[in-house]
Amino acid sequence: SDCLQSSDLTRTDFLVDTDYFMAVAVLSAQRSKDPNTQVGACLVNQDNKIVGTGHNCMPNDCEGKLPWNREGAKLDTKYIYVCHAELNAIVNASANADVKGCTMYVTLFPCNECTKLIIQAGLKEVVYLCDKYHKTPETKASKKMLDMAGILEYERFDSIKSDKNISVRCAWEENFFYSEKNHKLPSKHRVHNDVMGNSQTNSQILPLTAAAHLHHGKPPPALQVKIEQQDR
Ligand SMILES: Nc1ccn([C@H]2C[C@H](O)[C@@H](COP(=O)(O)O)O2)c(=O)n1
Repeated sequence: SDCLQSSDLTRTDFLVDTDYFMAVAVLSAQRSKDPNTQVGACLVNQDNKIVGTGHNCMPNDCEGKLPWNREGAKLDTKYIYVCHAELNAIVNASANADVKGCTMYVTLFPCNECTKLIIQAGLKEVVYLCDKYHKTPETKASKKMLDMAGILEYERFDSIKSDKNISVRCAWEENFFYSEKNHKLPSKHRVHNDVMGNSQTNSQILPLTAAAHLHHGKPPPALQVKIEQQDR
């Protein structure tokens, strides 16, 4: 009966693994100096251990010497210099762990270059928060390669557990992270289905929102959540 009593005390509103790992990715993005889009990534192995994190930044020793512009001549923009969050998570991880079979939690859908890294490094899953560039050729190329890299299922949280498969689980549609410039608060609450498929109101996914806005000191926005299910 002691055992029964202690189990009654088990906390129920703990942070589930998926939210924790994505919260680590969201917080890693806080280290980004990109004025427009801060991206964070968290690499988790098959034992559910974090083996690497990363954020978008300029290459080592180049910080402060390269532009963060989005417009202008290619050499004057950030795009040809910046190291993506996923690249940093994989590089930081491979220093001390084999990343084969890992899951990449990333706040922004991987671009085509990161997808090549993800596939070649043998990752098996990608969980992303936002897909704001889904109309770009880079993201379309990503989805094409992720699909070819096994049987890619864009399924809401239902990942296909297999060595060959890379399943992309859509977590959030809206860019969870708002840069000051284009800060926008989603208009309304939406019901959010958690990993187990239970519907939660946005207030129940507050920990992740709160973690993301922790350092902003702002009240977490009512997260507009749209879980997208795409056919292959
Ligand atoms: N999967 C991705 C895609 C992009 N990034 C980085 C690269 C840039 O620093 C930023 C995107 O800039 P924007 O065009 O939104 O001004 O995000 C990344 O790390 N991972």
